[in-house]
Amino acid sequence: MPNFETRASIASFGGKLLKLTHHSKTTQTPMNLNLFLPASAFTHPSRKLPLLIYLSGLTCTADNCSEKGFFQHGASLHNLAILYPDTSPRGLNLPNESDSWDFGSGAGFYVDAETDGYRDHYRMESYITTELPELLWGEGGDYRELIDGGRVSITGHSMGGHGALTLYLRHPELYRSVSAFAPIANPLNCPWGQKAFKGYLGEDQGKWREHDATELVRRWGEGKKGELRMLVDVGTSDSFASQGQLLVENLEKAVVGSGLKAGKEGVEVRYQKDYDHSYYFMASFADEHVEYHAKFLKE
Ligand SMILES: N[C@@H](CCC(=O)N[C@@H](CS)C(=O)NCC(=O)O)C(=O)O
Repeated sequence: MPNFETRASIASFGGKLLKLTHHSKTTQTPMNLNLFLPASAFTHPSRKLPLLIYLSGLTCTADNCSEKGFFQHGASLHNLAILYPDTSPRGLNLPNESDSWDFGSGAGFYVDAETDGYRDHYRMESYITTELPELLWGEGGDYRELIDGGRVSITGHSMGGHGALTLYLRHPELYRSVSAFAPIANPLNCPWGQKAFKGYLGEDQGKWREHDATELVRRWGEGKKGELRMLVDVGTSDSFASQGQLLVENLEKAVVGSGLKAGKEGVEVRYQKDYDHSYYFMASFADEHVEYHAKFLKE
């Protein structure tokens, strides 16, 4: 029995975008995800592919970026697979789950919740770091012949940028590199992060710090954990940045303060003139991010 049901197989940039569904043991719900396989998965199936995980932002499903992020273009050029997970479990009818767009459905924040009701289902960190790897490329994985689990990198947008940065910083053994588009970079200090962390982790801010990219970068520097492979882009006309929701500048200060190497081989934070928070911004830099990861994934 395969782990996933394939609901659709859509031709895209010479490869196929597979729309998959399964029942997750971690969230105890059905979960949808998309998996892009470049052409070589079909022409040379004995050659294993590196994989880039893309984590989406608030309100998104696995489809937003698959349809308009244009990552499949770069993935075809560099011969990578891309995994697009959903952003939360859905349809549980938990208290406050569907009342607002920045908490609950579509807003799982890539943490394992500890609060009543949520702790049994909203476990997106375990889902992304453990369950999906096991079911896709682990020993019993449906794509174990096609995907090389030793060559995985991670990227994401907004809430997904926070997810990519924190999962990389918390589990550096799993990923070769990280990049982020307009990430929620210091959730401890912004309204989106404070609301989510309170709702999923409770009142203890010590727990929040474990999921804050700026805090984790600072600790990385203090622990001298070595080279960070991190690229961050944010637009200068991003309305959520000007509302203080992203705080990328705090992440940048932590990088500089920690003496972490800047530039192409280390950490790079770029402010892209005139770009906003939307997928117009994402799509404009998707190729550059894929190329950035490809460099490490081909090593
Ligand atoms: N629903 C919010 C916007 C939320 C939003 O911009 N979400 C971003 C991620 S933080 C996104 O990717 N939205 C989906 C899309 O643009 O396709 C609003 O109405 O202001």
